[in-house]
Amino acid sequence: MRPVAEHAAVVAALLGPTGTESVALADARGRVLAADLTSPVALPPFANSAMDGYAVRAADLVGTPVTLPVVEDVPAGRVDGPPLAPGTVHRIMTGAPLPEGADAVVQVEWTDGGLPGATVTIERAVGSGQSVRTAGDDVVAGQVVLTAGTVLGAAQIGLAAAVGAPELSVHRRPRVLVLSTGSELVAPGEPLRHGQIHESNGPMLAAAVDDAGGVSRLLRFVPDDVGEFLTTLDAALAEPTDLVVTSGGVSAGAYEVVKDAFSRRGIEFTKVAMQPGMPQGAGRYRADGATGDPGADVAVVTLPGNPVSSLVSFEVFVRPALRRAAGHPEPDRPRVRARVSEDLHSPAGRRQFRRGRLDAVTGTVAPVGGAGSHLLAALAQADCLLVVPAEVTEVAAGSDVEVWLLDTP
Ligand SMILES: Nc1nc2c(c(=O)[nH]1)N[C@H]1C(S)=C(S)[C@@H](COP(=O)(O)OP(=O)(O)OC[C@H]3O[C@@H](n4cnc5c(N)ncnc54)[C@H](O)[C@@H]3O)O[C@H]1N2
Ligand code: MOO
Repeated sequence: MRPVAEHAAVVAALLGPTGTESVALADARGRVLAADLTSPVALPPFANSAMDGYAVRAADLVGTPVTLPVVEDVPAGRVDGPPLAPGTVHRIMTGAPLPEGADAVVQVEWTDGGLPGATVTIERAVGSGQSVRTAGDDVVAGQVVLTAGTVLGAAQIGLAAAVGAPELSVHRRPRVLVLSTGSELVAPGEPLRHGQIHESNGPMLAAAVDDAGGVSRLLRFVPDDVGEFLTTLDAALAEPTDLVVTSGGVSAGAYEVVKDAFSRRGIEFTKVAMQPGMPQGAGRYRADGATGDPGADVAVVTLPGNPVSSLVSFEVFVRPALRRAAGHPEPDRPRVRARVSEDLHSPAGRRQFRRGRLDAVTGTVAPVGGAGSHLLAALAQADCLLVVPAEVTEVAAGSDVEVWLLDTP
């Protein structure tokens, strides 16, 4: 059997970097920045008030209380910049530019609130610089504020907007076609006859693709019919696609549609030393009718049909490959170690991925559900995967195990 790391490398090698594109800030969340972002402006761009109050010369406030004329009103957004003459003050609001000649702001609570055109009595003296935010405090003009490879979240998008960038150069998201196979499948919402089940891998894998930073396109599932499988796939590949992910039809049965369709078409099928997720396939496929352009080849990963096998092998092989292709600085799930709450048994020679729930406070991880790869309800309860190395068959309760943290919505 092929070691997990070796198959992961085979899958990763199928996907090159996706290239870059420009996106509006509104579409940038979760994307990976492709180029350093340099600020053309300082932040703040000008010295401004940190408080609602009065712009003053600190030197005018010796011997408080003092009463001074209030000459101008300077709300935030006033752009004509009236200077401050000695022995006077301007009323000023938070974020308004500090007038030339002023060196401090007295907050309104320390005054009688005198209006422009009248006087104000100031109760407390302030030092030079009090309640003033100086230009360039946060960012100087020409500074790199976000480096290539940064994953864009709320704060990073806010910063990009603040330095005046309406759009950002990001790595393009990989486009992934998801196709499930199985003659037993019916769409959710349709009644089941004996022997039929609702198709669940398609929506699950499409969600996993999007979650990994890809753009999924979910095709309607196909029965165990090689002709129908290839016709459906070839038609869908008329649209640009970076990766095809199939589920089902790859093990040892008499009707293995994916294996039958692909084994002479460039996809290699193999057994990977893991549980669940043993039967796997990967390679490059050229759609029938495609031109001689070598770019017409598309990467293919064929996942096993058992729902838990499908999602676990997506986690192990596809998710990191998609994230790496999209320039993500951390393609893998965060990994920690935790004490397992009960004994585990794992088959010899296969790395086992059990589903678990982690108590981060006590550092304990509890398996949810058994090892069976049909136990989708337990998978839906899990927030992590517990990893038992291939050479280990027994893990005693209380032992340390590796844990991969999954996202919990
Ligand atoms: N003789 C052997 N039998 C099996 C072997 C083996 O080595 N020798 N491997 C087993 C393992 S391990 C796995 S995993 C499965 C993988 O089988 P396939 O990838 O061929 O998947 P199917 O047979 O099509 O389906 C397996 C299982 O999953 C259900 N399924 C399939 N697709 C969906 C879907 N889209 N939504 C929901 N459920 C789905 C399907 O009904 C089956 O119950 O093979 C073992 N057998
Ligand atoms: O590989 Mo299968 O997933 O063990 O059930």
